[in-house]
Amino acid sequence: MLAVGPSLTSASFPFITKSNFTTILSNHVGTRASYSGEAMAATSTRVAVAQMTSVNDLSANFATCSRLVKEAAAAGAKLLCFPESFSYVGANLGDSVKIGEPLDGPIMQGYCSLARESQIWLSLGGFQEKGSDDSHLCNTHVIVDDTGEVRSKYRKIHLFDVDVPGGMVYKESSFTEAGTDVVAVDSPCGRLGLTVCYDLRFPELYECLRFQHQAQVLLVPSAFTKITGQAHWEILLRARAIETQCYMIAAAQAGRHNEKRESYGDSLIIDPWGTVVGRLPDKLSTGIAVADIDFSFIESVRMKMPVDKQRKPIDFWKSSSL
Ligand SMILES: O=C(O)CNC(=O)[C@H](CS)NC(=O)CCC(=O)C(=O)O
Repeated sequence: MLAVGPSLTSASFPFITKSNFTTILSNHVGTRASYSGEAMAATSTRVAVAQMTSVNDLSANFATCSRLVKEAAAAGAKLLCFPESFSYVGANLGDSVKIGEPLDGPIMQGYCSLARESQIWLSLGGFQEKGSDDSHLCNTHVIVDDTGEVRSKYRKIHLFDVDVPGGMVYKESSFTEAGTDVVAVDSPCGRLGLTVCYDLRFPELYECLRFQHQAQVLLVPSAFTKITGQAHWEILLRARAIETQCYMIAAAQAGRHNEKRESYGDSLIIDPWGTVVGRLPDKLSTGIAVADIDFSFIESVRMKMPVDKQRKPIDFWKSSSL
């Protein structure tokens, strides 16, 4: 299922993988001066975002992920972020429920081994975690550290029950239990805020991750529909980056999974000023892009435009209207 991508390179970033199937594109390089004034202090960490076309074959998807993990580690990334449903996309409604497993089951343990072998943190978004009964899953975003330990898990709060204009009707809640907990976790790439796909349309979750949980990097593993992705994906992601002053890492499923299903690619890494610093275009189905998380840049954006201190509680607006 690998597509040969066009040869996109960035003049400012000379690293290109050996594989002809993968293109790395990044514009965000170089470490800015240390904020605290310490000479040569490392203020940035490299991250990678993966794009893939998962299918209804657990071992084929695992093989693709395994290759991308090695590429990300070779590129010096400390964290690689996979899209929603990285391990499996069913061909028929309900197929994914049949392969649901707990986090200590063999599927997730296989991915933990990849993290351990390549000594890299993994964001494994949209894992089909077995739910509370045999007919339900949780759509779970799992963070695994570089020793292969599960560090954190977030269960998708907003389920995709949507009649896509000009497209299909989705009812994720028919086989998925919604989560309730907001989750952030520390990592070498900063404090990560965990979300999944359709959550992106609910800015209050991202606000909560930034202003109550002190997130610095917001993760949005996704499998957006072609129609909604073309219309909304980049705009929503850049808006979340700008309003939260966080990096966004949005890994996307891309291309055709089966005869019924196609996703909108365009995996993105966006900086806290809203600039796209890493991208995998929709037509490139499988690969990684890398960028540097620059902690001094986060500090500088937040210090110069201190929206955290200037925010007014919603009650203020209610009581003062009219
Ligand atoms: O079912 C699976 O295999 C994995 N889950 C998904 O693909 C989910 C639920 S169906 N998709 C989305 O949330 C798309 C959101 C979207 O496209 C938008 O917000 O516009």
